[in-house]
Amino acid sequence: MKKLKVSIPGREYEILTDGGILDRAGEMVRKTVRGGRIALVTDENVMPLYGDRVRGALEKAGFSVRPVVIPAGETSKSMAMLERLYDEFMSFELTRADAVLALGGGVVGDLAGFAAATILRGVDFIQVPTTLLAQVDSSVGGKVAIDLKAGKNLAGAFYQPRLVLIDTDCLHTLPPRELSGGMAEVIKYGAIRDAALFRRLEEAEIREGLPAGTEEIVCRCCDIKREIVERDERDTGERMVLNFGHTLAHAYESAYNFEKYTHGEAVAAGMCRIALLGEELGITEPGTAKRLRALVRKWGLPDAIECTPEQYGRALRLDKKGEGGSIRLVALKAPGEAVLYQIKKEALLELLSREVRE
Ligand SMILES: NC(=O)c1ccc[n+]([C@@H]2O[C@H](COP(=O)([O-])OP(=O)(O)OC[C@H]3O[C@@H](n4cnc5c(N)ncnc54)[C@H](O)[C@@H]3O)[C@@H](O)[C@H]2O)c1
Ligand SMILES: O=C(O)C(=O)C[C@@H](O)[C@H](O)[C@H](O)COP(=O)(O)O
Ligand SMILES: [Zn+2]
Repeated sequence: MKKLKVSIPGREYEILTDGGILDRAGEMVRKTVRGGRIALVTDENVMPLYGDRVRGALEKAGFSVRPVVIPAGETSKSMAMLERLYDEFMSFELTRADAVLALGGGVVGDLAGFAAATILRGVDFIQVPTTLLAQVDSSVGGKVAIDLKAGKNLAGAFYQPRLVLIDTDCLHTLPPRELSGGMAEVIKYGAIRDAALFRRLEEAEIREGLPAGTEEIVCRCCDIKREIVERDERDTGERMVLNFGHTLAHAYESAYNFEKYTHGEAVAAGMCRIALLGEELGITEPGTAKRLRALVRKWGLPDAIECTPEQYGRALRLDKKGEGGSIRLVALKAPGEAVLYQIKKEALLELLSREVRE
């Protein structure tokens, strides 16, 4: 079992990674939760695959468990689903000694985490991520949120989990498209912080949608995120590099109603567009965009998505890295090194509206 410790003063927690760890969820959770009840939030695809196993493990450790099963997909990150969770938690008579456990992908984690952060002004929260994307990214670092009509992730909190349990065996049931989506965030980690990881992904053989040494790669991504979040939990500076490609990704996701592209696909295209733009601005080492494009294509991800200037403009206005008329653009210096670049939103929009030259 691999163990990482996230050290945020007063809210330290462990990330435990192991194949088959789901069956030991009860004993692990028992060490962190005082109370006797666990609201197990999951989705309709994950429940039949892993719900009973996790429920059984928790019950064996003496917990009373209430499964709350939501529809799969981004539309569940909504105010209506949040209200449903509150109702379920209250009818289960959850108290502050009890906990909410998210079993699923980033949608389940973001929604359940926000519900845990706000019900009774905060109850303990445990992440058990079952998608690659959630294992390498969304289960760590405490960003929890729902989407509003106005856009993506607009109501949320920074609310760290008390424990993260990563069972890499869950990846065996993940559809190929979801594996690719997770790989987009893995590529992001290489691109922003780890040139060796970036090269390793370039050279890796793909077996069943994954690179060799997946568990090690999952842990490396969590460790990169851990280090960044420990230094800037509240996203005021350094943490923004984790948002590489995301301003555009959020534009692409909402331009197609969150239906056509997964988050990971949108991130892949967003990163490629920003790498090209970085080269145009003279920030990014020439050739970087080409390498990034080859890498996302290798993992079956799109390197570009059509979007109108209006849709880009809207995303720039809503982006949390914006301040007045300016925004912090996350660009690459070279593969492995991200920089923040302050730019006027109008100037960025003008650059994005130009035809792409490869
Ligand atoms: N909080 C953060 O830091 C953060 C980081 C990255 C992404 N996100 C958010 O995460 C969301 C995307 O997460 P996602 O890609 O995990 O999507 P998701 O949660 O929608 O899961 C993708 C699909 O896989 C299914 N699934 C999950 N685990 C499975 C398994 N083991 N086997 C078979 N099917 C399985 C789900 O039911 C769903 O249909 C987006 O809303 C994004 O904004 C948040
Ligand atoms: O943890 C972070 O910080 C990230 O930016 C990780 C992103 O991969 C993730 O998609 C996050 O939800 C984006 O958040 P937002 O602040 O742009 O809403
Ligand atoms: Zn993301």
